Amino acid sequence: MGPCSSASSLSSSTSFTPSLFKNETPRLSKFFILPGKSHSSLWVSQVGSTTTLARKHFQLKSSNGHPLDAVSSHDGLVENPLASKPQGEGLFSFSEQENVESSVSITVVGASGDLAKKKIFPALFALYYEDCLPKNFIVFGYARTKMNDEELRNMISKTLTCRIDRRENCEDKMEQFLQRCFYHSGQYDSEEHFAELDKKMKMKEDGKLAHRLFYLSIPPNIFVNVVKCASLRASSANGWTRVIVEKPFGRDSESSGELTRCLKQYLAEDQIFRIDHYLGKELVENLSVLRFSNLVFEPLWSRSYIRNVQLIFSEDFGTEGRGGYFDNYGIIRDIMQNHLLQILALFAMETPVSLDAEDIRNEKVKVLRSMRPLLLEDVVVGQYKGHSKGGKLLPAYTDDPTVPKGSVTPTFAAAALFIDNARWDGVPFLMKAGKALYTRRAEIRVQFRHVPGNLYRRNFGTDLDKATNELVLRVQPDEAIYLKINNKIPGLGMRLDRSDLNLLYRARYPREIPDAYERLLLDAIEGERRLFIRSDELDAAWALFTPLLKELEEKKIIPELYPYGSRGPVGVHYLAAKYNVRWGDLSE
Ligand SMILES: NC(=O)C1=CN([C@@H]2O[C@H](COP(=O)(O)OP(=O)(O)OC[C@H]3O[C@@H](n4cnc5c(N)ncnc54)[C@H](OP(=O)(O)O)[C@@H]3O)[C@@H](O)[C@H]2O)C=CC1
Ligand SMILES: O=C1O[C@H](COP(=O)(O)O)[C@@H](O)[C@H](O)[C@H]1O
Repeated sequence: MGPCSSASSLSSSTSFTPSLFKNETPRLSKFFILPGKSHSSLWVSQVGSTTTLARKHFQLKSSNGHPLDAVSSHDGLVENPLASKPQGEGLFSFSEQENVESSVSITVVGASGDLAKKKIFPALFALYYEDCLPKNFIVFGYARTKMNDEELRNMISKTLTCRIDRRENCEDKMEQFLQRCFYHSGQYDSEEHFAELDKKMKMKEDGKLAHRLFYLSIPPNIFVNVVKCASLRASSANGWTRVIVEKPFGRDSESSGELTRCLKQYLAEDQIFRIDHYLGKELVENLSVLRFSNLVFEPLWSRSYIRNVQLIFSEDFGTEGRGGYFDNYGIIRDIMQNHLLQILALFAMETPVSLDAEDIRNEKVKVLRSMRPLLLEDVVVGQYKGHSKGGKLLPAYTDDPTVPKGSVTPTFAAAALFIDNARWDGVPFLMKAGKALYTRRAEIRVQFRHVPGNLYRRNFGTDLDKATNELVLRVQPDEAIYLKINNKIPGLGMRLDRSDLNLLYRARYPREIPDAYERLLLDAIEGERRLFIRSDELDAAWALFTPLLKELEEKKIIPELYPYGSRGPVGVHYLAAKYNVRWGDLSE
């Protein structure tokens, strides 16, 4: 496994202890699983120089040997035997046997759409450009739009860019990549059309051990149709079949549970990769490294030293034509219930047993299940209104032609959340997320408590809040981690100053940071599940937000209007003040 893979720097993604190899630390060994009946399979393995053919009943185990559902209530779903074909669910990354060559096909369903063009195809090309894709990869686009291979390639080529730090001829690499891209037009609910796709895939797979990844880049309401057709008529016959499912996963607890139940008619949990691309962001990945690999942080990471935590998402543009999706979901479902809550879970969780996916996800579930459901009194919602700025008229949310007139869907929300456990009891976690604000930014801000009996309190005047330490992880733009400290100004006097201990990524690492989608696509291909959402995590996340979302809709809460390009509704400051918090981003 090359430098591209996260798994190469982590212990094996999920330890797998068939009795045959009880002590065998599963390296990324050369073997593959032949499909068999549920939970038992013929598999051929080559460990070292010995090739062993064994029929084993095996069960996924986390690295500490406990069953995977150690902390999460088992969803009790009866999985369809068809769905539970062993899928090499990250047990090992597949790599070629000496005598068996494999291929990986990545099918982008909804290939004509915004996310496919903006993120997925560019990420696949970037992985290819960095030599991170398997040798025999094939990309298929699938959507209703009529296109041929050339038209797909032409569409894709418009959004591809090359890493600036590589010397290779970008055009050649781009052409090589595009020649691996093919298109099939079909309906999302047509088994026949997926059977046609399967035929095309088989031709390109050319008899190899064929692994298949389907990326559902389509509106959530057609996920199940596609999963049914793909699972029944375009699953791999001899390798793994995995499905990446985009957010939002449902609209509330009920619809999310229903979606999972429907998907599990055709797929096993280990075939479902629920993507939240914020988990692939560099600074979000670094959060755990910062906390768990540095002695200085872990002792401070609790209510004893931390006054509040702020999770901030801000965009300086509006919905811009995505109202058809956005108006049905709103900012809380679009950003808070997933991206910001995932960051909160990673920030607040206990130390996992290991870096194995299930150990990490177990800890995230535990902290999410320790949280209090959100109350309406601890939430502010807003919606951007038209505003003229610098002679330019900025539109209101409802000016967007794809937004229903009179919509009360929030484009901004702020909330105070609490974790009722020993580590965080009483610490306010303040989230705010908004579109059409004054800046584009995503960051985590940790405000520490005051210094008891501060010797230098006279130097700071009356507002000692300004003297407290603040740790900021700037997820984007311009990735950085900085710690605000107090220091003496050089000279003969004793004047104090505020300075930043600053790790600025572009200065420290002058190379382009991979896009989140690159990391996550690579992990899905390798079966590394650490950065994907498990069904019980999803259940816990919706349990937190569903009561609030229902109350907002039942009471038809009118969002407070805020000017496009402003700092959001005034109510956001009152919410912070209620918990004696000042938003850190406002002073920068
Ligand atoms: N765009 C983004 O920035 C992000 C998107 N997502 C998620 O990714 C998924 C795809 O998003 P995005 O690409 O923006 O979506 P689009 O609205 O662009 O839809 C993708 C494709 O799906 C087909 N489609 C659209 N609406 C319908 C419909 N009502 N019925 C059947 N087919 C339809 C169209 O293809 P055709 O007509 O050719 O079949 C379209 O090109 C969604 O689940 C979204 O929530 C997640 C994060 C960010
Ligand atoms: O999931 C989503 O994320 C994007 C923002 O992603 P980013 O990586 O550009 O920060 C957001 O614009 C979109 O509304 C939402 O669906």
